Amino acid sequence: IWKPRNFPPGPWGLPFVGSFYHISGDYSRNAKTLVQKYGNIIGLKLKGVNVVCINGYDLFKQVMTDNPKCFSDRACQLPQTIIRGEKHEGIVTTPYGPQLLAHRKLFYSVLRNMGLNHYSFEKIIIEELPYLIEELKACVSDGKSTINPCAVFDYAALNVLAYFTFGNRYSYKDEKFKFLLGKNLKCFEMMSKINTPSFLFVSYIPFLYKIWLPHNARVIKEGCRDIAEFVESEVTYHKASLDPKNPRDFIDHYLIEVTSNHSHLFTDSFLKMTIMDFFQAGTETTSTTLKWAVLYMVNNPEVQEKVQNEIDRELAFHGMPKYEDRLKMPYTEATVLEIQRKANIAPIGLVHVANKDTKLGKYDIPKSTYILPIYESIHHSHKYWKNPSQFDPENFLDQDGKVGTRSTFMPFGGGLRVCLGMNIAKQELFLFFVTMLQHFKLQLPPGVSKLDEEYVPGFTLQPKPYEIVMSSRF
Ligand code: HEM
Repeated sequence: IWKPRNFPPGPWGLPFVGSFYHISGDYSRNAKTLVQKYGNIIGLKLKGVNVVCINGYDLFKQVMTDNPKCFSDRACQLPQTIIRGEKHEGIVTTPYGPQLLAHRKLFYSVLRNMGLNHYSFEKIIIEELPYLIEELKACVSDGKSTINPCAVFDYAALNVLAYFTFGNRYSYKDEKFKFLLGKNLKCFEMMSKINTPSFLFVSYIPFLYKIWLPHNARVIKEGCRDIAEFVESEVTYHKASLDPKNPRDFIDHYLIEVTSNHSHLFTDSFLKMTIMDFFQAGTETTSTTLKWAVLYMVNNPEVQEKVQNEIDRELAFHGMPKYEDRLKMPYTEATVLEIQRKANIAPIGLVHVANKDTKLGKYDIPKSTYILPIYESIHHSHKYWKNPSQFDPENFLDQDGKVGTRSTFMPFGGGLRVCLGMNIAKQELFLFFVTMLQHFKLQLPPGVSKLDEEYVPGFTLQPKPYEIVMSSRF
């Protein structure tokens, strides 16, 4: 219960669980209620840990930009132990230090290398586009009047990462691929539902989790074990067929590092967790954004029409888009950014942790305090956007109709832990979105005036399931 001296103000909690019920669940809404009472910086105790929620750009800037090193560790609690085991390996949870930096550097260098050698990353995404179109076409022609095209985005997003990691894409009908995707999405879904009372109980009894777990946590544990086995079989295959002079993909580059001078930083088990991090962090986030894209296009037909006019003008109907096309399609690029702003899919991103005693504003922040950035407080605030509750691509266009940069737009987080896949995700979102609207018209089902824009709260914010009418444009 007890908070440190000069800690930010906030509600008192209950013994053991602290303010758990004040904040967890729908983080954005719950934080909004607390802001009205305590102000933009709120101090809480959650299960014995010091937690500070930050709201508004000034505090984000202090954490992400002014003092990033201080706030660049990660939280490691029982959910992470269930996913990763006791050692908490993998990029997402590793503390800021040589091992994290070496892995981030390797990731970027593989991306660059793929560009220099046989394959640029953009080419991987562009190769996926015909399959995306084919699968969406199958949705149109299966005779139903309304459809839900969302699953296609899960396939496409995972396939791009599979190519980067394993060196090959999968057919959407491949049983192995469906298995990997299914397990991945199930684990992600269950992570949003893990904090049940029985899970709280387990987290207070040391080692109990080794013999018993509640249902949701068990599903995550079993799902992660299955994904890990899948990844392990790929690593074994790569070891057997590795040609160090001709690395094919991320695994090959990693195996070469394992045998290099820095091998203590690169290990087989860290590789396995890192690949699982790519799939967990990079599939659902990208596909959820595209699911919101469909919903906003259906609800805003005038925006859809403007985007399609720009696509038709610049790509002459049949051309495959390239990422550089965004430079001549400012309205389309602004629309993609607006989808990310409005959907705000990662409401608290990933927790940042203070790695030493420090200050935030006038308050003392002890080492190991968790910082929860409430992204809604910048993405949906009247302070930074003209009409934040409306869907309006003009939010990102300057007076000359060009796309301007906005420091209050942070869908990929910030500081030294900014999303590792940001550049991949930006390319995927633009190319998948343009391809979809180039080929298909998205409309409301007959008799429906608007799709529900309310989200389902969770680790990421999902749109409620919907049906639309989708027709081929040519
Ligand atoms: C629209 C898609 C995506 C969104 C909205 C998104 C968002 C985020 C956010 C908010 C964070 C936390 C940043 C912070 O702590 O400040 C993050 C971290 C991360 N993301 Fe993404 N992400 C996306 C796609 C991807 C993709 C495609 C990958 C593929 C590799 C990826 C890999 C990661 C990793 C590994 C981290 C942890 C980085 C670290 O802890 O150092 N993400 N992402």
